[in-house]
Amino acid sequence: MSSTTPAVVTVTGAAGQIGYAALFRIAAGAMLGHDRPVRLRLLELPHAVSAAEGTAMELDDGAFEQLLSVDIFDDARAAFDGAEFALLIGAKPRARGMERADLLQANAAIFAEQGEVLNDVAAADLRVVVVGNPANTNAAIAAAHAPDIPPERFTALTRLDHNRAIAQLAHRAGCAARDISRVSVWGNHSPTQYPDIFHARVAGRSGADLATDRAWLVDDFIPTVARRGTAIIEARGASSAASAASATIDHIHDWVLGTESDDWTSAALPSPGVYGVPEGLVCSFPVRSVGGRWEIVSGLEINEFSRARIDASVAELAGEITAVGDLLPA
Ligand SMILES: NC(=O)C1=CN([C@@H]2O[C@H](COP(=O)(O)OP(=O)(O)OC[C@H]3O[C@@H](n4cnc5c(N)ncnc54)[C@H](O)[C@@H]3O)[C@@H](O)[C@H]2O)C=CC1
Ligand SMILES: O=C([O-])CC(=O)C(=O)O
Repeated sequence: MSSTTPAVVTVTGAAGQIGYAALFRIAAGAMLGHDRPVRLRLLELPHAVSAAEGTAMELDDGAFEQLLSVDIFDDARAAFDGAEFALLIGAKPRARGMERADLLQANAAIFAEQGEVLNDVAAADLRVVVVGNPANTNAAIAAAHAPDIPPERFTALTRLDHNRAIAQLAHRAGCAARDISRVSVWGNHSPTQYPDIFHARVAGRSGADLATDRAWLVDDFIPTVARRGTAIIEARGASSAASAASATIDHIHDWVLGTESDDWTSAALPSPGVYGVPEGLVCSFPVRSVGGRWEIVSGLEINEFSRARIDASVAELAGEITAVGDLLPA
């Protein structure tokens, strides 16, 4: 498909905080490139349609050169009709004192229904990123309800965790984010996630070198990244929004346009059974995008320190899938 063919992008939860932050950057070309025309389709719950209409008015007022249309729906079948990109953001966010797993029952049903509808009406080359929490398991549920769509088209957002890990490393090393590459986030988008720096490059140093300070790694770096969402809720009184929107845009951008040469990123994909992750669990891996497809970086040596942490997060993912068993097709 040429880069000037209009892209059909459906955004759910369009009137929510992440949706509001994402839409303007999509319209401005940050996600698919500044030369790619975009048709936006916004899905909201009926009570939030009026707010989505207000957002659409503001999108109009941006006079974005590549924004061809904005349509608003409260019906998933209509909203996903012909969608090439589905940004599944619409779901309940957590409040103070909740863990993401507390959202499992509240949000899972949304993704069963949306998987079915995507299966019926989306474009053949559909790509999905699930942002609504618990994102990994919601993506697994949606994929399970879309038997005609290749499972690898269903991904979940762990790019925010990846970006957070880069930011923390940059602070530690006193360098810029651009001086850091090959960070990996493994597992669940939850406090069990494992941001792995053993293969990273940090302003000319190896990440393994930084990791020799185990006290910093274990007591500072890993928990700061893994608990950043909670720290933001504590500070802001609401869960992260602009950073989540930005990471969602980074995710689709790199999926479509490719990762930087000599670097990789992190995304949660249905496991093909590599690195000891059971097949089908939607797990975060280090990935490169090649020819518009995610490829899990192969051949990384996983030391004992990393193995234990990856296994713990994978065990949590397996537990989440068991907990939503009644929402998975038999
Ligand atoms: N994966 C990640 O890195 C991150 C995920 N999140 C998650 O993203 C989700 C959205 O967060 P916010 O935008 O802050 O929440 P929000 O409450 O501001 O907005 C959510 C919007 O979704 C809409 N919605 C709910 N169910 C829907 C459905 N079935 N179809 C269409 N729209 C629906 C609501 O009406 C609301 O406007 C939450 O689950 C949050 O936990 C948040 C930050 C990072
Ligand atoms: O923590 C939350 O509930 C929102 C989120 O997923 C994040 O900021 O990583």
